[in-house]
Amino acid sequence: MNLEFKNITVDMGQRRILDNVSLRVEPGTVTGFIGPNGSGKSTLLKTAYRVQPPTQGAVFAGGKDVASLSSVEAARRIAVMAQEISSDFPLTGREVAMLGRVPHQRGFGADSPRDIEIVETALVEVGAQKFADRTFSSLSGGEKQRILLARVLAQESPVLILDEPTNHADLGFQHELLHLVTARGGTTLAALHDVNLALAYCDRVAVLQAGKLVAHGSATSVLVPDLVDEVLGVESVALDDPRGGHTLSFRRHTHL
Ligand SMILES: Nc1ncnc2c1ncn2[C@@H]1O[C@H](COP(=O)(O)OP(=O)(O)OP(=O)(O)O)[C@@H](O)[C@H]1O
Repeated sequence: MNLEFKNITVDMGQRRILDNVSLRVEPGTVTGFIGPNGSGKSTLLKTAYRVQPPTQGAVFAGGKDVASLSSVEAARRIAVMAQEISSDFPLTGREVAMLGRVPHQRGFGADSPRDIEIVETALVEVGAQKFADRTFSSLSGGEKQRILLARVLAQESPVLILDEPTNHADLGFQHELLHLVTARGGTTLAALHDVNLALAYCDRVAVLQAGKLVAHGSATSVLVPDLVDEVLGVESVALDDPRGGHTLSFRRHTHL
């Protein structure tokens, strides 16, 4: 399923947070959103999952304006792993993962054998079985993230939105997580700070700066030293990766 941001402008009070951003994400591709703190990445993603209605413009998922969808229809199209994690659930990890099945259930019926099987498979896939029966609030940041990943995988939505998914993840889990979400073959949008993770896992990269889309293209064509220096203010050199593409090696900051 494709996702299209059409002329998205978001104003908050007197401030323009996003300025006429248009971007089409093709089905089955992985797009990384890169940009400095406060550049508008989360706000743009929020317009797609309807937490932030745009002041102007619209977001289309599979050709349908997301604003016109019921919440169940929206959740069947788009799954979200958001940045802020509320820990106040009086639920176990397994029960939080099961919330991913809610858009597929009718009324408040019991979980079907299929729902249970999908959630168990997701918990195994993300390596969360060992702590799935503990209360969610007692889990570490990384453990919570594994449960939330199981939840979005169990949701089986064609579009997956991840807002800084690697926040609490150790190095191994950062790669495991991005491998899991990209290998599922869906349409994936992820706000990332780590440029080398974007180079490793994203087909496309969109760069935001002060609410404007300043670059969009293949990850290797966009994430080059000049752009990274201009937008993120860090010098780097591109090193050929023998497995294809390149990585960026950052220099120690010398201006301080
Ligand atoms: N509810 C809000 N009220 C006022 N300003 C807001 C609100 N939400 C976001 N902003 C502002 O909008 C701008 C963009 O924020 P956003 O969270 O989209 O940036 P970001 O690129 O995701 O940043 P980060 O990398 O720090 O997570 C910031 O200046 C932020 O302070």
